[in-house]
Amino acid sequence: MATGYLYHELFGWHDTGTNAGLLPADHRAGIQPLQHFENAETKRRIHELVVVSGVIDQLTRLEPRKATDEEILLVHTEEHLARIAAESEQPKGGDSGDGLSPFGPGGIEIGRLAAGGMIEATTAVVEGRVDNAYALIRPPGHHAEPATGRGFCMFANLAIAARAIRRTHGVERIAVIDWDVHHGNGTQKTFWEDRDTLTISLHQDRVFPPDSGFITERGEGAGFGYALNVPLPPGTGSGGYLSAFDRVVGPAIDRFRPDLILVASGFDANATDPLSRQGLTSSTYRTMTERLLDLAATHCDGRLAMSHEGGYNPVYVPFCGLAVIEALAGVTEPLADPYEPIFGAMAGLELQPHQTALLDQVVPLLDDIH
Ligand SMILES: O=C(CCC1CCCC1)NO
Ligand SMILES: [Zn+2]
Repeated sequence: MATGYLYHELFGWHDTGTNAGLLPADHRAGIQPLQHFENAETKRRIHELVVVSGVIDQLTRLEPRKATDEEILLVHTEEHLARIAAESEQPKGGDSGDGLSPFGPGGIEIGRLAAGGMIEATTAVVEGRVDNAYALIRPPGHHAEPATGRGFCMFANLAIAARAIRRTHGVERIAVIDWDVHHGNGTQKTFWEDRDTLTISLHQDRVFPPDSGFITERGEGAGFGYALNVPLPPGTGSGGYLSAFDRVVGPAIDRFRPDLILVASGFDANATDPLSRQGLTSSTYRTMTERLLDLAATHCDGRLAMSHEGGYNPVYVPFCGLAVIEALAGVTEPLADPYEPIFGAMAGLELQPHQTALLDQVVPLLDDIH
């Protein structure tokens, strides 16, 4: 199994400042300065664990490049690109659009590298240079909508790669699975009317954005039925996620018969994440990856590419990221996750009746996938 792996030190230099995780430090409001939740640490520590564990030796290293204006405009408006470019010229940089997503001077160049990195990873998979790939990129992308950045995201990295690979390689049916704990609103919005792009988002109900990700959001026009949302209750662990795979993700992909599977891979559904309340451990991320590898083998010669999104506990997220990359590479003796016995022992992580009740509402929607 040849697995492509893309990372660059510049991703660690995307500067989100000291907005105390979300809000600007302000002593009058009692907000103390602290590095932003979306900082380099977690991504850098995933990379270092991939190296120190030795898994790096089983990977095919891919190099990012900067996405062009033309590629970015496959998804985004001219106004959004122009605004990011203008703010990137400011002495202290700017914000991607919602005041929660800062970047430093010249930050657009790192944003281009993230989007271009996912294009390169996807292209390497489609051209068969690797069987599958993981793009460990930053800033993330799945909240970025055509007209604005949002939720720490500057450009819609995965959506741009999907449109780019369709244009350069004629890939038709693309299935996007978003297992980041937050709703993949940007990807959904981009492909809202597109029946050739199936978007499936597994997220914690209304954790962010609070106004999207409902079961009733199904797409529009030709795209109706090709947006699927699974708003899982807070506290959902491996039981709920794997049941969602059994009852929704697998059957939806079987009906859709994709030519390529893309994943918005955030690890913030992990049991220790500061920005959510789910209960996953590395073993579930490994199992979900294995399920997608099987589906990709069945439908599209194993073509599977992943775009890094969220995940904010620098201690534990590296083990979740390593588990996914080990699964992609078919590592036979994976590194034991020393935290699994601790974080996997919590009560309530098996499938719960209220989670089954939620999935019961989503399953009938698959009938509209043809
Ligand atoms: O990880 C993220 C960012 C979520 C935050 C954006 C503002 C509050 C929560 N999205 O996937
Ligand atoms: Zn997230």
